[in-house]
Amino acid sequence: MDILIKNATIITCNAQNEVLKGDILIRSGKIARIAENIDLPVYEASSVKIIEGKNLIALPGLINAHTHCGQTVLRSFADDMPLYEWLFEKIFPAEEKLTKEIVYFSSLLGIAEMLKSGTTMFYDMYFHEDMTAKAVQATGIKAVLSRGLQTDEKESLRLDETRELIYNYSSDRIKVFFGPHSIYTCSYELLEKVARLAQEFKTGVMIHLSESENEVNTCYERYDMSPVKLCNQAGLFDTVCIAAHCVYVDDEDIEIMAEKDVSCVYNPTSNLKLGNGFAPVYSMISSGVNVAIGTDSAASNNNLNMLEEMHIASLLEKGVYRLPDILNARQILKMATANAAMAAGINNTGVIQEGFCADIVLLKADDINMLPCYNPVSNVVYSSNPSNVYATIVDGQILYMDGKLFTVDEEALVKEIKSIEKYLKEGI
Ligand SMILES: CSC[C@H]1O[C@@H](n2cnc3c(O)ncnc32)[C@H](O)[C@@H]1O
Ligand SMILES: [Zn+2]
Repeated sequence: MDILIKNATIITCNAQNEVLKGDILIRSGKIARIAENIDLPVYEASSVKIIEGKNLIALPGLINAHTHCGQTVLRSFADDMPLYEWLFEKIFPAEEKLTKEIVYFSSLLGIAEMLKSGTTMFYDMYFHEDMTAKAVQATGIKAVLSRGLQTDEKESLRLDETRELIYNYSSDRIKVFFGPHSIYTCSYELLEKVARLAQEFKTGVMIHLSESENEVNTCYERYDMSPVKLCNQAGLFDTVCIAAHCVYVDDEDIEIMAEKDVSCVYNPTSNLKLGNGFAPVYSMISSGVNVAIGTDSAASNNNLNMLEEMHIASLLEKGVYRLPDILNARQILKMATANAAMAAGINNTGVIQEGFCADIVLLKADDINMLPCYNPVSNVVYSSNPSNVYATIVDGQILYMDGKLFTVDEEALVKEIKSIEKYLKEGI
């Protein structure tokens, strides 16, 4: 059904950073018109859903640019430890127990959480990624998916799975990238191979890059260069490349990333929680690097709430650089919307603009924690929380409204997750 949102405060995230007051007409999944007042002809009025937006803020759907949705069932499974201990001693062994069915329900759980907190698209790397793709199809959210790749005896099997994902699931709502996990789990030869394949399949790459000091030190020991230089040399930057983390990048790395159009995904909570530090985002942006924002997974964050992630992203950089005027609310919101779409080479979402996909979030502007409102963008970034989300709309479909998910049976999902929790508690 087409939708007319009336009298809303519209944060466009367009190039002019316009904030408007007015109406948005959604037709056939696209933003058909934005105007101060849109009157529908009488014969059309009954077939259009009208949403009174007087007390609503409309913004582009948030894009979680780095997560592992299939890992949501490992929320609170391993906390308060450094990355390598967390990953190699706790997470990798636990992941051995995750069946296809578990990854499906885990993905549903993650998607439900994201829809409830205003996310309309997410970029993901995991195994059994076909199950995440099925959960994406079932719920109506959008995603850029990748099968995580590593070097071991199953390396070529995983590449085959990526090809299958591309053939079976690529659509208007799903893009498939190659997902080399990191420079410490992939051989140099695999990185080179992935670079060639991504070009052959005309797609992109997502990788964990320069996340910890350990990663950088071992990279220098093994290859005598930084992880960024290694990826560049392997050809990974000759295609669309999304680099998650980039905590330990120096000026030369940043220069390479800017020149090669490599996008960074800033995951402040995960970086803080795993004790890795903070990414020099302000320096990257000042050098022309495109930066988006991600939550990483519920096993390292421990939530998939992009509203919270935007808030922390802004505060952390201000504090670290001791510059309160950097990464202002407008910039942060752009990172979580337009910049994220740009990172994956997607040019029809991330902005509220005529002709673009109707991927829109409506926030309640009259909730107690959102008042008063001298600046709606500030209130979104610094004050909002998921309880303020009124509706999450993807391609013009209302997937969440007024506390109800329309494509997820929440009660059944809760039951499934509790039984998975029981099984994992017994088995691990
Ligand atoms: C091989 S599928 C993806 C793989 O990545 C793991 N993972 C999740 N978060 C992180 C992180 O912050 N750094 C490195 N690896 C991470 C996840 O557990 C999967 O095994
Ligand atoms: Zn990650």
